[in-house]
Amino acid sequence: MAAKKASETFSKSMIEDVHKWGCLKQTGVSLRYMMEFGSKPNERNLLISAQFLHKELPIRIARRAIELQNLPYGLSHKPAVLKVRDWYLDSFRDLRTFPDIKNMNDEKAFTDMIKAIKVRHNNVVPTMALGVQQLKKGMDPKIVDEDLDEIHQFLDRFYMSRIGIRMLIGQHVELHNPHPAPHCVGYIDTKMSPVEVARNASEDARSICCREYGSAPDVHIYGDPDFTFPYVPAHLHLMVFELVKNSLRAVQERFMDSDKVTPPVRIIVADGLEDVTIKVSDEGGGIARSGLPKIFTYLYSTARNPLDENEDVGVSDNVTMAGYGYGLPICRLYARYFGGDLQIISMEGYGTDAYLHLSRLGDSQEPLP
Ligand SMILES: Nc1ncnc2c1ncn2[C@@H]1O[C@H](COP(=O)(O)OP(=O)(O)OP(=O)(O)O)[C@@H](O)[C@H]1O
Repeated sequence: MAAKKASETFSKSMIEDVHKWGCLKQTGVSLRYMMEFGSKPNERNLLISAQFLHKELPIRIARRAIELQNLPYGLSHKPAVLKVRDWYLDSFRDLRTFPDIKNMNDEKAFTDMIKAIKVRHNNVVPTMALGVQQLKKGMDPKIVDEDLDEIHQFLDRFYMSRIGIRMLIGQHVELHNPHPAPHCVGYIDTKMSPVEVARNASEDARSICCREYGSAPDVHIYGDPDFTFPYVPAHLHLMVFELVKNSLRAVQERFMDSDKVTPPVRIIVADGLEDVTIKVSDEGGGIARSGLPKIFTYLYSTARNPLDENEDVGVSDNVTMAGYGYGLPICRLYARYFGGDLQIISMEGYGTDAYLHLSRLGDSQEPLP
């Protein structure tokens, strides 16, 4: 089926509106602000929050929609990318056609609407991965990895922005929860234990590994389980899960057919004044130095791509051990979103250390691409 142009589905005036809003300045929010603001989820604050999102979300969404239209090497015209663009345009329209929020009834309707927007965008990451895959398949072999840097940088901006949009929507929606979990403000747990989150994430990664290989290396966690700091447990879970999954895969692949005892994956949680650092260490053989620059790109994985098998079916929700090559770059974006970072140090022939730094201060503003 021929791909439709945006102008065939969306009115000219709406497209002009997208360009107008895409030029407006975005406003970043810090973890500390979200926490302080959300600790008093009274009607006044909910109204202020909804009014802020009513203005902020269309700006952020419009920027992404414009970028999606202007990608190099024809990526914008790939069917999967057009689908994602239409989700962004639909959401922009929903937000812009929503009248001014004046009272709690409006606020409730608005909250329902942004909740639906969040669901609409659930599959953006695998769908974009499919688009990139479609591009790679038909690509001129003369285009080398360096040329794809522009696409890589776009995807970094795009996914970073997505993390922010979903955080803001999720935080607002959660503030309506009449029975929040103890010491939770929206998505933020003011007393999150990194050791506990690391334990849960490791167990989840181990079960995927067991499903795939029939067994899984042990994971040993070192650190004070009573140590807590304010952070978003869902983000930390996702990051540790990805890192441990990579480590388990490397160790499993290296030791599954050997007589040697399988070494455990080790996680160390250190609480510094500025950062909480989580190190995930494995003896899975490491990564060759020549391969290191590639591991943070969206176009590289040594695993077979799961999309190869179900390209026509669309995107399956099945989590697999590896495959899109998105684990590390996305993990680093989550870390950077609240002022942290991710570094990978490898000793080829031995193993890999991943250092996940999380900023403790919570003062850094969202990076706004
Ligand atoms: N701990 C590790 N030991 C050895 N190689 C690793 C390790 N972590 C990552 N890698 C290498 O880096 C590549 C990219 O990792 P990344 O997590 O980004 O993607 P992936 O695991 O292949 O796929 P997925 O998107 O499912 O996470 C892997 O395919 C693997 O070759």
